[in-house]
Amino acid sequence: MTNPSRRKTAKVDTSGLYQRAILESFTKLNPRIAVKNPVMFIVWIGTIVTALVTIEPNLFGQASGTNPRLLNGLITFILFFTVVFANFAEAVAEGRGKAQADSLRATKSDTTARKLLPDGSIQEISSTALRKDDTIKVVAGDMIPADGEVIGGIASVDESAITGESAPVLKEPGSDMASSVTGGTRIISDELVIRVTSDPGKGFIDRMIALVEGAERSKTPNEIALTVLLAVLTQVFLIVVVTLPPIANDVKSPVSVALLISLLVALIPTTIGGLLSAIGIAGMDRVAQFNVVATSGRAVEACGDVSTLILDKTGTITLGNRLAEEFIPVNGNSLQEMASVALAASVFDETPEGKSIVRLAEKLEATVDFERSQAEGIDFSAKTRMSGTNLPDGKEVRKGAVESVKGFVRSRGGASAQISSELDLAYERVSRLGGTPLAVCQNDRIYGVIYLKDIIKPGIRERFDQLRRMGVRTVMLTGDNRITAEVIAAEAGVDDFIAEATPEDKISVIQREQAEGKIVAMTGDGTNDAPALAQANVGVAMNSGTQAAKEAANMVDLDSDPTKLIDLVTIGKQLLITRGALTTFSIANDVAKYFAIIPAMFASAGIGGMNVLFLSSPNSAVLSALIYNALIIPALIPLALKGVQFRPLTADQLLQRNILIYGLGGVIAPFIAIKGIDIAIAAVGLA
Ligand SMILES: Nc1ncnc2c1ncn2[C@@H]1O[C@H](COP(=O)(O)OP(=O)(O)OP(=O)(O)O)[C@@H](O)[C@H]1O
Ligand SMILES: [K+]
Ligand SMILES: [Mg+2]
Repeated sequence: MTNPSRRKTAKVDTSGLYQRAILESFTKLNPRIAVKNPVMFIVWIGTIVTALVTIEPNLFGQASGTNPRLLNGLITFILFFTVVFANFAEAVAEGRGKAQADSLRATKSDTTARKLLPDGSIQEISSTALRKDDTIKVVAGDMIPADGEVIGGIASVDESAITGESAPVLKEPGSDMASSVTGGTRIISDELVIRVTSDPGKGFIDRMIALVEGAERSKTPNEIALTVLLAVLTQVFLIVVVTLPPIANDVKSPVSVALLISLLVALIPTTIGGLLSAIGIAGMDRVAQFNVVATSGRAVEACGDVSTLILDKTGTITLGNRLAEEFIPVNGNSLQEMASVALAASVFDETPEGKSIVRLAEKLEATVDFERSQAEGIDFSAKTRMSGTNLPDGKEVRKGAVESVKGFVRSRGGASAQISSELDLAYERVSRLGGTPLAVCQNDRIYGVIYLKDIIKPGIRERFDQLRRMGVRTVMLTGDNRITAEVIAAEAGVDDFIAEATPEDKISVIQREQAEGKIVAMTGDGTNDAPALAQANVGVAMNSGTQAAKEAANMVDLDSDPTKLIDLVTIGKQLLITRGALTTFSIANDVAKYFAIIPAMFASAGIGGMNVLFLSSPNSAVLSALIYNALIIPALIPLALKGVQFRPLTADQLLQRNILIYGLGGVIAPFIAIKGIDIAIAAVGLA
């Protein structure tokens, strides 16, 4: 697979991005900002010192050479731009986020809210005065002033400001999914009564703005570890360079301070030091381009470490619009009899499954012979795995997972003959097709099996193959029966599956994997997914999901596409690999720079044989190495922002590949480049 492709995103204005970044590159020279990047800060201090010896070449003792001022001046100039280039890399990466924040902020205007008082009257207040648990009313045309849960009314809402999706979304109370609204979206029909769920400045859009602006971009654990490693490496080279002068004096080749600083800057890992934060920011940006909001850089990075992926069956691995395909009557009942019981059991069922059962029954001309207003609907729950209706005459009709219905019939005193081999045959036939069988019963009698047909998403098998090659194990979790689960698992190519799973099973699977040291990712949307989303290392909530799920998760998918988890894992892995590759490249570069500068330093001692690059003059050697060292930073900005070419391989294979490409390339490339710059310098007669 190549880089995950871009999808539609909310419009971001990136004009002026580069001008702003250039400006920022200079404001970031402020020592208080610069000190946060230890490697580049050393370069910045070095620049100041070389500037001093440009002004006063004899500052640290008698200067030698023909024109020390010119050489020191050139070194100062190059070092200064090394720092500016690193700042530019970071500024460009940040700029994309800022542009996105600006377009988000445009949705956040201060509006008037209609607050509903306990006595039922309406008070008009500023939206910024709203508090959590206030009740408000919004009507067609209004901007919804705060995040909330719909508690009354039904209306369509335009959420394009957040999701970029222009189709309006229906909002109504009760149903888990459709009842949450986001401040900044617009109601386009009817009216809603909303209970506010966040204080001003703490809503979803506010969090997104803070996030993309980098206010909350704290360094991730991996980034901190690498920064420490780079700082240690810098210190080692600092010691090496400081101990050089006595040796140089011994061989009667005293070296100038400017040359020592040049050597130090060439050796310390400035390439990765300059690009490190840009790589991290770009990772978050790439997640944002996929229309996913991450609460922290840490969450994005955790995606790269994921070793177990927990996925739902219905709607994630399968298309999820499970529709009634066939009624299979059993126990001597006719198709007509079964259809009317199935219809009776589904008249109150608002799930897609329930509605499709009604449609199929009506196609078979089934009718109900009771007054709906007198009957009571029994909602489906993942715990009971059944739904149905209590009829006015006391009859109880149910439909649901076959095991659950068997249990129900037994509890109503059903004869064991009801649990017939005919029933089991129908159940197995549907399951072997990968379908979901629902048994239908009335009191103590089973009437038949409904075949709910679902199909596996096209291309999902290839994606699981890719994940496997990356060393990620996939586990499918489903409330469905074992046979169906097995059939779908085999067809989709997941590594493992858990059937007849209750919502609680999700959390225990995650805990079990984590106990084995695995990093676990999962998606979810319901309130009952919230604990599992919080427990998982990467929890991705669907934007269509409940507020509780969104709060527990560390990412929210604005498109509500559960398969995006696969893209996120890819983005996270790519982030880690990019960082690893550029670190390898940066350190490998040192070999060439070392061989360019050291011979130049000891030139007067007559050890020119060390000049393996045959550079034209000692001064040109130093300048060439430094110019290469500076230019490589902007040259690698596109790679840092885009990420290195990504292939689904295991960590070991990737390491080998990286060492080969970026390690070997990192040794060879600078030799060629430095030689080229040297020729150019000699040609213009600069040194
Ligand atoms: N509307 C419904 N009425 C009655 N029973 C249902 C209904 N929807 C699903 N079921 C039964 O309950 C079982 C569990 O449903 P649940 O939604 O928990 O899991 P699932 O959709 O099968 O799998 P997944 O967890 O992958 O979404 C289903 O397999 C089915 O047998
Ligand atoms: K360097
Ligand atoms: Mg489900």
